[in-house]
Amino acid sequence: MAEVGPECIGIPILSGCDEEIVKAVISGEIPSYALEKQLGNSRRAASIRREALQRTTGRNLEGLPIDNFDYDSILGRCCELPVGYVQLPVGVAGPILLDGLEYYVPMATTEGCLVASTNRGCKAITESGGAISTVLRDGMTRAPVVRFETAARAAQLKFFLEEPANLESIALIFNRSSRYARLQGIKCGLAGRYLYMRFVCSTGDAMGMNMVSKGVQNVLDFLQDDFLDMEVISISGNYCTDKKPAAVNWIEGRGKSVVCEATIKGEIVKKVLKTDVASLVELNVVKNLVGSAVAGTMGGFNAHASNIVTAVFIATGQDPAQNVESSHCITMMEAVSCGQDLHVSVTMPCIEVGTVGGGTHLAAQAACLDLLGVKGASVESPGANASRLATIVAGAVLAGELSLMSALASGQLVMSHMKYNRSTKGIIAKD
Ligand SMILES: CC(C)(COP(=O)([O-])OP(=O)([O-])OC[C@H]1O[C@@H](n2cnc3c(N)ncnc32)[C@H](O)[C@@H]1OP(=O)([O-])[O-])[C@@H](O)C(=O)NCCC(=O)NCCSC(=O)C[C@@](C)(O)CC(=O)[O-]
Ligand SMILES: NC(=O)C1=CN([C@@H]2O[C@H](COP(=O)(O)OP(=O)(O)OC[C@H]3O[C@@H](n4cnc5c(N)ncnc54)[C@H](OP(=O)(O)O)[C@@H]3O)[C@@H](O)[C@H]2O)C=CC1
Repeated sequence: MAEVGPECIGIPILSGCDEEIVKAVISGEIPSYALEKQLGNSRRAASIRREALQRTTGRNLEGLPIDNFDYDSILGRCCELPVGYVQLPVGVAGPILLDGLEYYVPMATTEGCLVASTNRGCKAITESGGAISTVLRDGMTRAPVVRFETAARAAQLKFFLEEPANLESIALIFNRSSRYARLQGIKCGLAGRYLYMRFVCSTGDAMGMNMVSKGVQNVLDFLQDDFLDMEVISISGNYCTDKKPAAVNWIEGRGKSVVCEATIKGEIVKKVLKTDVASLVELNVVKNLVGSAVAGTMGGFNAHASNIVTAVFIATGQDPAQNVESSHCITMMEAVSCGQDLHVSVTMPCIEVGTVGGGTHLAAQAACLDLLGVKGASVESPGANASRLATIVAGAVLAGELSLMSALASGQLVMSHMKYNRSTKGIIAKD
């Protein structure tokens, strides 16, 4: 029988062999989530939990790897109740010449053809002299919802928050919660007795959701001293808006708002992309602008920004659920130089990335950040690495847009996916 042994830093250590502890987990005597603390060994805890799971379900987890992973690195940071990890292939697209520097972009995906396509776009951009990016805004958001007895009272708090002097004192409270989070402003939305306060702040090299939430909590505690009748309903009232499509993000931005552009020479459009400028311009209007309008899109005026955003997010340890708003993008294509060349741009108002926090410290993800030269906190100035990562995401999206749109314009899409996305032999099918 598993027994509780001597205490180690206040935590009772379980004694007993693995078999005894597995049985104790199955019977409910030991909660599965407590294994790490009670064993003081996170690898062993994962293995015991996995065995208990296999026996409880009668399912075999043989295909799910458990070895060669640092379970301490996720403890209290990235994942609870681990029983193994999922492997994903990481491909590399590039080099892409962006703002005068060459990048090789890591992409974690199981969609065959995606990396090849992005790679082709990178080639077209680089051979045309490169892309240029501009960060337009940088602010992470959190919007709590509070309730008052009357709508008039809710409006009073709105007006209070809109007074510059009050915002200054609130910023002092907010900024105390972090060395890097700095309050920029508060945008209020009101619905009857309910007030939604969208706090916007810079977050250095972190994506910032924990930081901004911590600062907002402090401000709510402070406000309650003056607004005794304010009832906090939730620290998140969905006006933030995190991990859901929303017009407020599309219009106001969230995280980094980036525009990235390039002029692709007509001969490169023909040679590398196998199409022509006029066809791309026409397709962009008909598909990405009109087609998306007919579909009633929210931020989806593009071909497949989410493909690239998600693959880069997973490779670099970002929160993959934030691909929702991070993929908001409008792709523009216009003929320039008397119709000879193509000006292409992607405008992405909500790229939510960090180079510290979340999964960025994990060995594989940190290696991918290092490949891009943006691992960890920036030594030049806080936030420089995260901003650079956001521009790289936008650059890679620009490449992806160029290549997929070209494949669609030339009728190449299905054929290319049959070749790279459906091989059953583990080798690339001939045709
Ligand atoms: C597959 C290609 C690139 C072939 O394109 P191609 O022009 O026939 O290829 P190529 O052999 O002439 O090579 C041109 C360049 O492409 C790259 N390239 C070429 N092959 C590879 C490869 N194996 N691995 C890496 N890079 C590759 C490479 O840069 C190469 O230059 P090189 O280095 O030879 O001088 C093209 O047909 C293509 O881009 N197809 C589009 C595929 C795509 O974008 N899929 C994305 C997913 S679609 C989806 O999920 C979303 C969707 C479609 O539903 C959204 C919507 O509704 O629109
Ligand atoms: N709480 C929530 O509501 C949500 C949380 N998440 C999760 O939040 C996590 C990300 O939160 P996030 O706040 O980004 O990260 P962390 O919670 O890891 O906070 C960042 C930490 O890094 C420190 N830091 C050191 N150097 C820097 C630097 N140069 N720039 C910025 N920070 C630095 C910060 O210091 P300091 O302590 O001084 O601030 C802080 O302690 C992810 O796991 C994500 O999945 C996602 C959505 C919602």
